[in-house]
Amino acid sequence: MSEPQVWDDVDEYFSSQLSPDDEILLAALRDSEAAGLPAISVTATQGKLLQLLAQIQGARNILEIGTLGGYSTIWMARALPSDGRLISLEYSARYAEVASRNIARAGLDKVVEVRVGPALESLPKLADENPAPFDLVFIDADKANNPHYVDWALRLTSTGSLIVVDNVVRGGRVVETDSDAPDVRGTRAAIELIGSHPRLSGTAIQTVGGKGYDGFALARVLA
Ligand SMILES: C[S@@+](CC[C@H](N)C(=O)[O-])C[C@H]1O[C@@H](n2cnc3c(N)ncnc32)[C@H](O)[C@@H]1O
Repeated sequence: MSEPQVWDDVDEYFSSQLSPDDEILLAALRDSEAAGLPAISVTATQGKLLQLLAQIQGARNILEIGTLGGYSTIWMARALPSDGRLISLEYSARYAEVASRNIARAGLDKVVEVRVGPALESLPKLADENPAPFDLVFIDADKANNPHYVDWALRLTSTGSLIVVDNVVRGGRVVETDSDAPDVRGTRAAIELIGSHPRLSGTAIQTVGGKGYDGFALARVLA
């Protein structure tokens, strides 16, 4: 058995025991695939981790940057109380439509709002609305803009909020100091911002299996 197969099997074992997809989540993945969306959602184990983090935060307000078909959105929104709110920002109107259908089927359309457009245009508009601080921000869009997203997340959160950045390993390329790839540069800049910012305390965890080598950065907002 090759190593990658072992890690896929381990991920499959954990998700089958701890975070099995139900019919709603499976349908979200199925309909996303049928609509031609790329298969780049978080895995079920990662979705469950996001849900647990939202619960640990006692989250009432969640911001997601990068909706795709709404798979991670559903995992997180299920942690919200009935009067909670999740705003998810998505560049593609077509993806947002697929996501909205998946979210409605999950019975979450009262708490989830998908906003279409480049996140760097949606975020200032959102800030102008003076929303309640977000308890959890999940950043999972174009990686080149990760430092800008962390910066916006800081403006839209308060002490004790949690910021999660997905895909920080980049298949190991995150350690390539001289890379000029925008995703690597953006990810490194976000990690370095988290590491150096006086109001952030962060770490990163590497993940393997399901979708290959990857990882999350997590940062708690300090006073
Ligand atoms: C990795 S996918 C999100 C996966 C989703 N969070 C999940 O796990 O189910 C990244 C998404 O970010 C969107 N995206 C890319 N650039 C964006 C931008 N500038 N503003 C908003 N969304 C963007 C893409 O269209 C894509 O749907």
